[in-house]
Amino acid sequence: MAKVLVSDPIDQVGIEILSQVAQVDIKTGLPAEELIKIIPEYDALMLRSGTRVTQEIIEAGTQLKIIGRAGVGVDNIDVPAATRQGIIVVNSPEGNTIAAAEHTLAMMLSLSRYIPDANASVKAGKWDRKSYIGSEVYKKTLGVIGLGKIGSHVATVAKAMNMKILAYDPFISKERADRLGCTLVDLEFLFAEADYITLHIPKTPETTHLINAETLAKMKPNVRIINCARGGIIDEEALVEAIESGKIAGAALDVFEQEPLGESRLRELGSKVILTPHLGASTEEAQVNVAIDVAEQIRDVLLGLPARSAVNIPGLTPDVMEKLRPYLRLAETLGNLVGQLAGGRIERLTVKLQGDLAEVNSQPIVIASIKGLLSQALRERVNYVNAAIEAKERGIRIIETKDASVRDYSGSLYLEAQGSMGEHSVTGALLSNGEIRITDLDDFPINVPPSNNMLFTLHRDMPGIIGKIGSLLGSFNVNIASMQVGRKIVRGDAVMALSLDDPLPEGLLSEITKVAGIRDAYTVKL
Ligand SMILES: NC(=O)C1=CN([C@@H]2O[C@H](COP(=O)(O)OP(=O)(O)OC[C@H]3O[C@@H](n4cnc5c(N)ncnc54)[C@H](O)[C@@H]3O)[C@@H](O)[C@H]2O)C=CC1
Ligand SMILES: O=C(O)C(=O)COP(=O)(O)O
Repeated sequence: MAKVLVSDPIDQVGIEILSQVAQVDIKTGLPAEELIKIIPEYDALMLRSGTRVTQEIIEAGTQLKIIGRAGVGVDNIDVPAATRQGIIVVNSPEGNTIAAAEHTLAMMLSLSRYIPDANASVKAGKWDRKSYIGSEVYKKTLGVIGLGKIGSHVATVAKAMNMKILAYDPFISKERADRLGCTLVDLEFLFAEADYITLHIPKTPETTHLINAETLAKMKPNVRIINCARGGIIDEEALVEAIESGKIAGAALDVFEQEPLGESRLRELGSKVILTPHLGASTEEAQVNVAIDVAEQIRDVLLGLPARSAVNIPGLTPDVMEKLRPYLRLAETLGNLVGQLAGGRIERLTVKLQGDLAEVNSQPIVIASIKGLLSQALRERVNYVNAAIEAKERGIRIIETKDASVRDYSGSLYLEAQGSMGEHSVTGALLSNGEIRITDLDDFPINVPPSNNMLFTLHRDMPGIIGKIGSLLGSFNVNIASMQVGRKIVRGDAVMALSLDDPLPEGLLSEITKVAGIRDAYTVKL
């Protein structure tokens, strides 16, 4: 039975889903050394923001097939390392959107009305109505940096409170911003105009310390900043200084450069600062949503099914997978075949999508072709996640072309591989019942189904040669399931494609190449 490690607190509903297919071990708060020690036993890892999944942990996870992040941000996972190792990384892109947006709005209003401090003072026995004169958000300007899922919901609600919304997001269209009632602006304008600034972007090299001493200096003195996105987008030291010196009015932070927050001057800024311990996603509803979303994907992947929100399989959503499944099988088979024909070190793979196939999303088909190509060398280590990277690391040049005018079959796929042992090409198509046919080998027309054990020859088309090959195979007790000859001109060059019921015994291939008229012979296992 598969084993899943759950390394952060996850709602029970997720554990129940995982338990349908796996042994589930819940071990939260493990130090990194412990995690490295036990990770080799596990097929899947499910976590939240509390676990840092480093390259070292990933490399130790030799059985890992999937890492599931029960939430949005995958910045605590070394995704490139997982991708190299062929491990699918999935998240729950929408499960906690509302929770994080509502936390942001709660932070904005709490900051404006000093609710945390006023509450603490009443609980301490005081009745101080003078120290907590707040300000309204009504008719104020909110600058939203990152108008994605959470930023959009924040903007929509803030709009209903009669705030004016400026948004900065270079990847969002003006039409979308218009629909949300937001004005798209550049950062300089947003910094200069906003009374509140809220961050809803991922932490990337571009967004790290986006809020720093220089950008803080461009803001209004009354500005309040809310960060419920990621620690490190704000330079905390610069923020402390800006608040202390009165350059800005305050900040509400849910996320920090170091989590848990250690010793920090942020704790000493009184009612101007609100700090919460990364609670954005901590609602009952969000935790149920993300647990179901991610546990289902882990379960599916362990059952050999596709994941619906993998962050490291480009363009391969389950819908696409379902639609293209027969073509992906075709591409993998042809990739495997041409890889074995070209042999040894492959330098270049050309993938040509022909006929109706020229109209579909080619990326998954190219990836499937590469997966097939590398499957002899890498076996089960190559998959849809790492195929492209593995090809790149091996210096294999991938050329993709399309030709809608080829009409031999409604759609066909042509692969050509240049390897250390030569250049070969194959074409294949699907019959209406979904069966694969190899329709062309090195530009010779044939029509054979792929089979486990195949023999291909390049020979001179002359009487007796087929008989000789047949009797040679017979003398080694190899049964022929089907045989096809393809030629362009009579008595010219030709190819023979044989499907064999048995693998070719050692030594037989060299015997075949000795037959007069045989130029080359290849065995292939599909
Ligand atoms: N505090 C918490 O507990 C939670 C935090 N988050 C964090 O909130 C953030 C936003 O999450 P979602 O809205 O779900 O993500 P999303 O992917 O829907 O939106 C992110 C937006 O940021 C934009 N963006 C990317 N780079 C940018 C840049 N350099 N400048 C401006 N905009 C840029 C993108 O175009 C996108 O529209 C993420 O960092 C996520 O990890 C999410 C859930 C809970
Ligand atoms: O989903 C996210 O990106 C979050 O930051 C939520 O983090 P959490 O799952 O509560 O540790």
